[in-house]
Amino acid sequence: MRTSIATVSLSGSLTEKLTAASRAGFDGVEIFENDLLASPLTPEEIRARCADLGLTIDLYQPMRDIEAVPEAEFARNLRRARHKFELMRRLGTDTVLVCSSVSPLAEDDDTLAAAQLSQLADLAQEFGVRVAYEALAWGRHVSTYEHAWRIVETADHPALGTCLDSFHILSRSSDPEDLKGIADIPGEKIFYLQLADAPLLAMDVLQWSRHYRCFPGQGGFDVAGLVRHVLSTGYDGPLSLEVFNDVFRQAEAGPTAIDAHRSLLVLQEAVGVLEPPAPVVPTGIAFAELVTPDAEPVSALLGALGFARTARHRTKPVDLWQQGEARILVNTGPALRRDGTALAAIGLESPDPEGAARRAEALLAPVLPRRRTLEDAPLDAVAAPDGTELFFCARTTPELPGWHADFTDAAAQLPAGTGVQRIDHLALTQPWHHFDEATLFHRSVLGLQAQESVDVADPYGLLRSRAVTTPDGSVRIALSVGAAPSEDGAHAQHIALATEDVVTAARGFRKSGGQLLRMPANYYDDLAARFAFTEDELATYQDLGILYDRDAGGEFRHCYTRTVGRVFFELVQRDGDYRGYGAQNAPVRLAAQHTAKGLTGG
Ligand SMILES: O=C(O)c1ccc(O)c(O)c1
Ligand SMILES: [Mg+2]
Repeated sequence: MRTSIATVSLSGSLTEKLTAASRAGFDGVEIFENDLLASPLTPEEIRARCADLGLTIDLYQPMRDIEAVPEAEFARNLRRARHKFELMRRLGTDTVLVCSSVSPLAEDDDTLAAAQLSQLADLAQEFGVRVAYEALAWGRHVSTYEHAWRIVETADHPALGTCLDSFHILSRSSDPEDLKGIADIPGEKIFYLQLADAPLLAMDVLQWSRHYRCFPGQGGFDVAGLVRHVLSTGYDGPLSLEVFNDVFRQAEAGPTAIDAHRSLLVLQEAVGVLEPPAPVVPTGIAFAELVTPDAEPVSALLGALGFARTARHRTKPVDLWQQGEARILVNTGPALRRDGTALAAIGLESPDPEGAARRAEALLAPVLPRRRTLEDAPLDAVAAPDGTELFFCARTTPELPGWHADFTDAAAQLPAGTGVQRIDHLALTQPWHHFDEATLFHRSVLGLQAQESVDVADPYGLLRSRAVTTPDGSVRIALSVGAAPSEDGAHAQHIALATEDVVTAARGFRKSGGQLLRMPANYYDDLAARFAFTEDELATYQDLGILYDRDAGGEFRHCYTRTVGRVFFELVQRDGDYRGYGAQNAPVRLAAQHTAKGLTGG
């Protein structure tokens, strides 16, 4: 289907918005009046620019407070409309959006509304323009799509139809029963379809709409369900994104437009009108790769954690450290040195690496040059929105040439270690404006499932955190973001290592010279109040800095190493079917990390 985006959804000047929309692959745009008013380009120049960029202007918007008003007021409205219809002729666009009136002058009179909209449509017709009437969820008298449609039906004018906007519809009701009326509207009377998602917030609907809309698949609405109803009417206009969002207004237009277009590709897949390569769900974490300017502190940390350096890459300054099924690559390649030690890449075990890369590419993920030398196994890789490189690796079975064919000595004897079995999860801090994008990316491109978003208090901010996982937990990635843009781009990332016995692992780590993050006594006092631990257990946990959490499924014990560069490690013991990440304890851990930073000056 044709795709379109409202200029209000992107940051920058009108020209920047149009360029970003075109580059991301949109077919058209809705021009928001303010963007035109603020542009130095004439309407003819805007028209030409759009044509050069391969964009149609699908909608001009909005006209406000038109209908069901006293005669004198309506005469003024028609005068204003004539002016705008002339403008639209110059722009070369034929559909105008009229949103339901919020004016105190408007009367609760459907007959009057229909009659005046019909007069407006008469005038529009003279200019070859169609009027699409949309119910704002906060409209004074018309606030539902059914009501707007009844008025359009009453007016019965060929140049008057309705505009459906998923936000206005789904913010009022998520009951599928309430959407059934859509199927009764003849498709040719739906002049336009605007799409936006939103997080499920309990707040004033106007504020919700103007500040928190997001792209389909990034919020809590069933946008695909609504689109299915609309398509069942025979609607064949564009799928058009109209997103008012404080973050997107500020973020760079180019990446936002790509994120936006990805959301429409995924939506079209969900409703069955597009068939990109199928998702290939990863089956495990093959490796995590750290880049560092100085291998020494990282090697010391990994050694104390019980990892052994088992191999070296044939052609690159990359070491493989291993314990159980946990594999960590340490890369000191000068080309990769950035801001100190960082988690730069993740190897995802995939049943079909090429298929995974094909899907990623179809969903607009930047495909990275394959890392390959003469004797290397080629690896398909894409970049996540935060820049993390994601490698799709064949499962390390004998039949498939695995990623570690690139390494020598892969069969070296492993030492006993501290009981680390595998990587439990990876935690990546996202740039402040990439959180919604990151969730959609990991869900749609990697086929992971997003869990609930949780807020975590940090002494110097509030973090939002959301995990994306496979159903069996073989891949867990925790994405988090600060509430506001941060000067400090070097946010912490961490690698959580799974063990069946965190006390033994922590003791082994410390015995080998590792330093565990200390937690305050008040925390253990609170644990004693909440749970029936013995004094010995509590003393052990306090000594090792072990934190505790429990949910309906099971228990969680975890502790932390000091941070090297941007990276620290966590040792975790999951018992039963515990599904979380100890979010309950995160404020205490974050405060302890701030304290530790102060103490060590780093
Ligand atoms: O918030 C608004 O005023 C507004 C304007 C035009 C729209 O299409 C819309 O959905 C909302
Ligand atoms: Mg709208």
